[in-house]
Formats: sequence, C-alpha cells, structure tokens
Amino acid sequence: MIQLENVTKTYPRATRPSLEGASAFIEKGEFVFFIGPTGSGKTTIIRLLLREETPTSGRVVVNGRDVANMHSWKVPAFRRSIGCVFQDFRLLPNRTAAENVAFALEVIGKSRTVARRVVPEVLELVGLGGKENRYPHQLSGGEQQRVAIARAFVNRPLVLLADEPTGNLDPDTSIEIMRLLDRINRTGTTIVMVTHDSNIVNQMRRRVIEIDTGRIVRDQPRGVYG
Ligand SMILES: Nc1ncnc2c1ncn2[C@@H]1O[C@H](COP(=O)(O)OP(=O)(O)OP(=O)(O)O)[C@@H](O)[C@H]1O
Repeated sequence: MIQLENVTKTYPRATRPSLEGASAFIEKGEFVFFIGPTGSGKTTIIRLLLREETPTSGRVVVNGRDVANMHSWKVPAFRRSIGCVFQDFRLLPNRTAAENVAFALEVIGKSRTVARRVVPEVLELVGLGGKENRYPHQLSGGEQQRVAIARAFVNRPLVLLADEPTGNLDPDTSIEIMRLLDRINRTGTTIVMVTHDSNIVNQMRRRVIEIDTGRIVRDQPRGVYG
C-alpha cells in the first residue's frame, strides 16, 4: 500500500538531509504512527507521500503508484484519492459542516444527489448528526476535527494521512478523535499518523516508526512512545 525505499530528501539549500535512507513497507489496513523529536523529518514523509515534495533519491510508492515519477498532470487526482487531516483542521470558514464535506465530493465530480445522501451519513458516522448546518466557528475544536475527518473519509480513500490531528485538542477530545480514526481504520482504510502525543501512542498500541534526525531508528509492531 505504501512503500518507502531508501528515501533521502535534502531540501534546496539545506546543509543536511531531512530524511536519510528511510525504508518502510506499510500494508493495506495498517495503522502506523510516525513519532520523533521536532524537526526529525515526520512531516517531510507526509509531504513525500502526497507528492508535495519529491525525494532526492529513493522510491515512494502509494496505492501502487510511483509517486516521485508521476506526471504532474496526474498529481491533483492522486491527491484527491488520499484522505488528509491536519492539526489546524483546514476547513472552509464560510461553509457549513455539511458544505465542507460536500465540497470533497464536488471536486471529484459527484452529483448533488449523491452528496445529499452521503454527507448526512458520514457526518452521522463521525458523531455530528444534528450539527450539519453549523459553521466552523460555531463548533468546538474536536467537532471541527470531526468535520475534517468526515471530509477526508467521504470518498472512502484507501489511505488516510493525519499530521498531528490531535495537536490542538485536549486529552479527552484527543481520545475521542482517536476512537474515530480507529473505527475508520477498521473499515480497511490504511492510516498513517504523525504525532507527538505519547499518551495516544501508548494507549493505541499500534505500529510505531520512530525517526531521529532523518533516520528511522525504530519500527515496532504494537509499539509504545518510548
Ligand atoms: N522547505 C524546507 N526547506 C528547507 N528545510 C526544510 C524544509 N521543510 C523542512 N525542512 C527541514 O527539514 C527537517 C525536518 O522537518 P519536518 O518538518 O519534516 O520535521 P518534523 O519531524 O515534522 O517536525 P515537527 O515535529 O516540528 O513538525 C527540519 O530540520 C526542517 O527545518
């Protein structure tokens, strides 16, 4: 599902690589945490997986596609096939919860009839039934993240990438968001999550890949934060 093969990334004008010789193979349906100190290269991995950056050397394969060598015209469709969730939610502020989710369907050309059926279902799934018509500023941080997860999941992506999804949330709300990601994972969606949150990693006991100064230093099934 996801393959990093000896991946090195040196940003332009950087003095040392942000990622060096990183290799990992992630199977369909896995739930993987990338952990490591600030600046270790975690977000760089997410950016490589989304083809926001290309590796300096090595191979990045997502859903069977060699991401680095993909034609640039194929990149937008490729990105739309992956669900993404970020620390800062990234919702459209002048659209309601339902409209934010519907937007993800619109951009892949789904009809309004489909949206009218699917959007309430997915908002119900994330626990936001009854709040469809609220704007982001009328929702708590945890609720906004639920909308973002609904938007990421509405197209049933094979892979969901989450970069510090609980970074702005209190511990209880973070656990609720993790329950939701766990449920989504159980539908077969592969989840790759970058986090600093040791409590969450220790509670979930999923695969942990630890990075330190650009190198993978640990890859452990049912790991802890360490
Ligand atoms: N566009 C860029 N140009 C140059 N250097 C960069 C760029 N983006 C990131 N870096 C450097 O690459 C290294 C890894 O950054 P990255 O954002 O991947 O770390 P991270 O582990 O996600 O950190 P954090 O936990 O703080 O988000 C850092 O030293 C950073 O300064």
